[in-house]
Amino acid sequence: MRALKLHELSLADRLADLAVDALIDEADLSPKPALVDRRGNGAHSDLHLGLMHASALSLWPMFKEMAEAAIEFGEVGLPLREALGRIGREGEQAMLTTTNGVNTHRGAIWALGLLTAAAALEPRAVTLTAAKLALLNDRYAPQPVSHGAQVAQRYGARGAREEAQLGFPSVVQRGLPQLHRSRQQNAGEQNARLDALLAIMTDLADTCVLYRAGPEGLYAMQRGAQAVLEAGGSATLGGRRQLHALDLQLLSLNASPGGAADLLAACLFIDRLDGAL
Ligand SMILES: CC(C)(COP(=O)(O)OP(=O)(O)OC[C@H]1O[C@@H](n2cnc3c(N)ncnc32)[C@H](O[C@H]2O[C@H](COP(=O)(O)OP(=O)(O)OP(=O)(O)O)[C@@H](O)[C@H]2O)[C@@H]1O)[C@@H](O)C(=O)NCCC(=O)NCCS
Ligand SMILES: Nc1ncnc2[nH]cnc12
Repeated sequence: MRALKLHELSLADRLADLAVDALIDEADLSPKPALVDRRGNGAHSDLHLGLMHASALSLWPMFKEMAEAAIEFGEVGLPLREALGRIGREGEQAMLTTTNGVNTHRGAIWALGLLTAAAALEPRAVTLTAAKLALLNDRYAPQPVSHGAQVAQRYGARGAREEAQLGFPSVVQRGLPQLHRSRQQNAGEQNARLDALLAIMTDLADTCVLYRAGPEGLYAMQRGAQAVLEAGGSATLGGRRQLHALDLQLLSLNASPGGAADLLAACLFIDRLDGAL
């Protein structure tokens, strides 16, 4: 059989590949504090690595459809935003069917969905375009009492919606610069990705952590991530000790930084866009 050449794939195919690759690489990255990885289930009783992979793969048609919608509408506007909302809700259903009802990637559908559509529209201004899409109000979006909505009401925290509306500052200002810095310091690719995750965790209002462990859990996450980076990062012995301590502390608080994990996937996606399109 003739091998498929990369340039024979459509733009939408390639963007969907990049999004799913980013999700699988995020899941595989180890050791992540209190998250599902190659070692185990972290602070989750209903998740495991195989489920994260299956969930990521189930989202491929959704990412492709989002990119196609962006190409078809051709501009940021309510028609595209509402098409993405519909496609995203169908993607959530596909995810829940695959995982038997477990929420593996809701935040990733939101962040990577917007970024995939934005990359199809404006590859040179991806986060800005994603932010413009996120600022539009989808009239058909249901208003469930989500965990994010509950902690927004309780603590006034800004969650996934605001992160996107602000152009993903955790990714642009924290994750990506740290990824590049750690690579330049020859930390090794896996350590550079861990450092990027930690940089995101230093400042994020992760609503998963807030819901499960309150402000005490959020403070432990931010402070602990900072301590790893201050000790030299994941590639150093001192950093590894701090990372191990952070893992144990978050596990004891049942605090899983699922939002930070989604944003690491967003960071890996943006990092790979250059040169891939
Ligand atoms: C606008 C939406 C993002 C909805 O936002 P909202 O905050 O109302 O909803 P949540 O259901 O809480 O989902 C937000 C998910 O985003 C991730 N996240 C958390 N904090 C941040 C942050 N500061 N910045 C960015 N992203 C963040 C996080 O996802 C991960 O955690 C999931 C597990 O969370 P949870 O269900 O709370 O799980 P557990 O604690 O494990 O539950 P229990 O076991 O205790 O029951 C995991 O899936 C990760 O992905 C938040 O969960 C948007 O989602 C929306 O409007 N959706 C509707 C469809 C749509 O329009 N889609 C968009 C198309 S472009
Ligand atoms: N690796 C992971 N573990 C737990 N929740 C997540 N949400 C997204 N990625 C995750």
